[in-house]
Amino acid sequence: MDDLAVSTRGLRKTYRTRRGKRVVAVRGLDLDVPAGGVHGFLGPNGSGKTTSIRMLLGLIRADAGTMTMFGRPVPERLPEVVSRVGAIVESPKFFPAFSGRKNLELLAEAIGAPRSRVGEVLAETSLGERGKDKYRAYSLGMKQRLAIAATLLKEPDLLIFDEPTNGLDPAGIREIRETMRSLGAQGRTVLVSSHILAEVEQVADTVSIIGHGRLLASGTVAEVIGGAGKGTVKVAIDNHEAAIPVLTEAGWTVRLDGGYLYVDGAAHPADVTRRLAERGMYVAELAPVRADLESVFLELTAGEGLGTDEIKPGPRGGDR
Ligand SMILES: Nc1ncnc2c1ncn2[C@@H]1O[C@H](COP(=O)(O)OP(=O)(O)OP(=O)(O)O)[C@@H](O)[C@H]1O
Repeated sequence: MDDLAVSTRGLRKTYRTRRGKRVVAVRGLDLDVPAGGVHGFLGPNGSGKTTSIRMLLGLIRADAGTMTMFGRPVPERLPEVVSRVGAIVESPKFFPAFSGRKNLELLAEAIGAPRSRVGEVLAETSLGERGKDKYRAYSLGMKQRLAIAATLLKEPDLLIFDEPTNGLDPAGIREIRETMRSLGAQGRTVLVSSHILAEVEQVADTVSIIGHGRLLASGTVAEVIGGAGKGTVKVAIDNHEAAIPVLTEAGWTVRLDGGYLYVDGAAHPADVTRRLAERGMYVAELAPVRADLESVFLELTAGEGLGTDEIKPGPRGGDR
């Protein structure tokens, strides 16, 4: 189907490390990326994001499963769609002594893109005037934006960025985020992987959350956040000891943190106030807690015993 830019079913990859240990990096991944807009591909370090992206791009072979890009099975029919796809998986090589513009002009020539595209892509990535400066004088954020500009030369419909903000300062992160947002708004599909959920939350139209090589949740940011962590209410009250049993009797879960009670499970915040008031206890402060992707992620992975702390990057090598 062409309304999906990317789709995978049962995708699987096992690495064998130099010491002969088997590492299942991707275990039956079902991923759907709608065409148009920014899709956040989220998961902690080592959850299989890079491996999945490399399989999609035909850089490594899957052990099992199927993948499509714009409805075409890949890697079999990758040549038909490759011109519609731009990706940054590793830092691309540019000539340090040449300007950003010169580097892009050389690339445009190499791939047969019109020279006029160079000015356009510099503008699209807000490099504009700085295109005249030497590459070696660029900040990390500018280098990363030049890499994005290079992928834009051939006007791809799908852009795949693997952790594009790694190592950038807050200003650099903001610039990349704005670039992604404007690319998505132009109707392109941006598939961006990240382990920093808060970063993607602000630009993604839809997200997929993976843990240990498997899909844990997907949908719009609102759907994913709404589905987990729903109905938590933060309560400030003088007498914690007396309030806790009253709230647990109502069937809610209560936890004390930083002087506040966090009450899970109440359908409406007002139910919490009412229940306490009935027992002559009055809240000093009450606020619904909006779950962010970070807490959603922890909630989703907790059941799997795969919290972020438990996943440590394994030994690397082999075919990487
Ligand atoms: N070439 C390789 N040989 C052996 N194991 C590997 C290789 N590449 C990745 N792995 C392991 O596979 C698992 C998934 O790694 P992958 O890089 O795909 O995850 P990721 O979500 O992209 O994480 P990161 O953000 O750290 O790159 C990890 O346990 C990793 O150590």
